[in-house]
Amino acid sequence: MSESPVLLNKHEVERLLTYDDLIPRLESVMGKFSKRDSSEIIQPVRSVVPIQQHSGFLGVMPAYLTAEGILCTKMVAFYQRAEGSSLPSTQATVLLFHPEHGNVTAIMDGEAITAKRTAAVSAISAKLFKPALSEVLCILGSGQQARSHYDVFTKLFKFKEVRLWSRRKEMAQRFVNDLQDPVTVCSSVKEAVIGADVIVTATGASQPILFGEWVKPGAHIAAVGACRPDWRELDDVLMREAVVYVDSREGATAESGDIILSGAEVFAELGEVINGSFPAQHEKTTVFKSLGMGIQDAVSAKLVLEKWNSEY
Ligand SMILES: NC(=O)C1=CN([C@@H]2O[C@H](COP(=O)(O)OP(=O)(O)OC[C@H]3O[C@@H](n4cnc5c(N)ncnc54)[C@H](O)[C@@H]3O)[C@@H](O)[C@H]2O)C=CC1
Ligand SMILES: O=C(O)C1=NCCCC1
Repeated sequence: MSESPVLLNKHEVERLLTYDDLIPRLESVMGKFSKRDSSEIIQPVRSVVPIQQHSGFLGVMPAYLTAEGILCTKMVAFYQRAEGSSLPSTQATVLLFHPEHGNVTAIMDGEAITAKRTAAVSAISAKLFKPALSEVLCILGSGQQARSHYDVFTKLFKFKEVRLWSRRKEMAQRFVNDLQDPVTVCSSVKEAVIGADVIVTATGASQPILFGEWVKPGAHIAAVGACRPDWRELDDVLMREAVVYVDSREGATAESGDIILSGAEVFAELGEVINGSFPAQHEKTTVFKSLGMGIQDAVSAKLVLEKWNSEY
């Protein structure tokens, strides 16, 4: 009989998963992924079931990292919520399996993993692609991803000013009231992004909200929302003028409305830059289009379990 799986709730996962541990593991696994060695990493493009009646989707994200012995899947439900809804738009659970025996070894909350690993990957993109002098950070959106991006970007980089825009100003105000350091709440996307060096888009928008004509030449954009083939956050001008990096070429081609509908060319994967096979063109305007990957959840979950095991 196999042992019962370890059960870890959101609070535990949040406590155990630190950016300092997570970032090097994500850099390493994304570099490996971009080598496309199927004896090392197997990660199909996410399967997505539409939940049409409720404007939602259920995504299943399996991954197997052979050398590390990590067999994992995340199940993530994500929704387009009406303005004013208090329900979370993204909820997830992560399962770790014993690769040899097939039993489940851990079941853990996936919301904290999703928030932290997505923000950590965006921070890796900013490390590589942001302009040498980056003084102004702008975040569009005030939800879970906006918060995790604020946390890791202000932890890793020194900005003179941080700006926030949200479609409901009171939500932006609530976000800012929770923080120690000053953040400017802006009334429009244009006001928030003009002159910004680094821009994070973390909204549930399905039409463009960020327009190339407002973006400072050389800025870096980490684009986290619009994860469906017919959803947009960025307009055609921005997509076509920027150098576009992605987490996975297959994922981007299947799921990113910003890439598919603009016809923008993907220059490289983040992992290809980490491996040194493509350059980081940080002197140009750059977009990192993030869709999320099962391997990111897998290394995060393994880290959480290792930390938990070390305490007990
Ligand atoms: N790239 C990745 O790996 C991941 C992407 N996501 C995506 O990131 C986005 C944000 O996710 P969460 O922070 O978890 O959601 P959330 O519900 O916590 O926050 C969503 C934010 O977007 C705003 N928003 C919603 N609809 C909008 C619209 N039409 N125009 C402008 N703003 C709008 C809301 O006011 C809120 O500030 C979603 O699109 C989600 O699907 C989420 C997890 C991982
Ligand atoms: O990678 C993830 O997790 C997600 N990606 C896009 C939409 C929601 C969750």
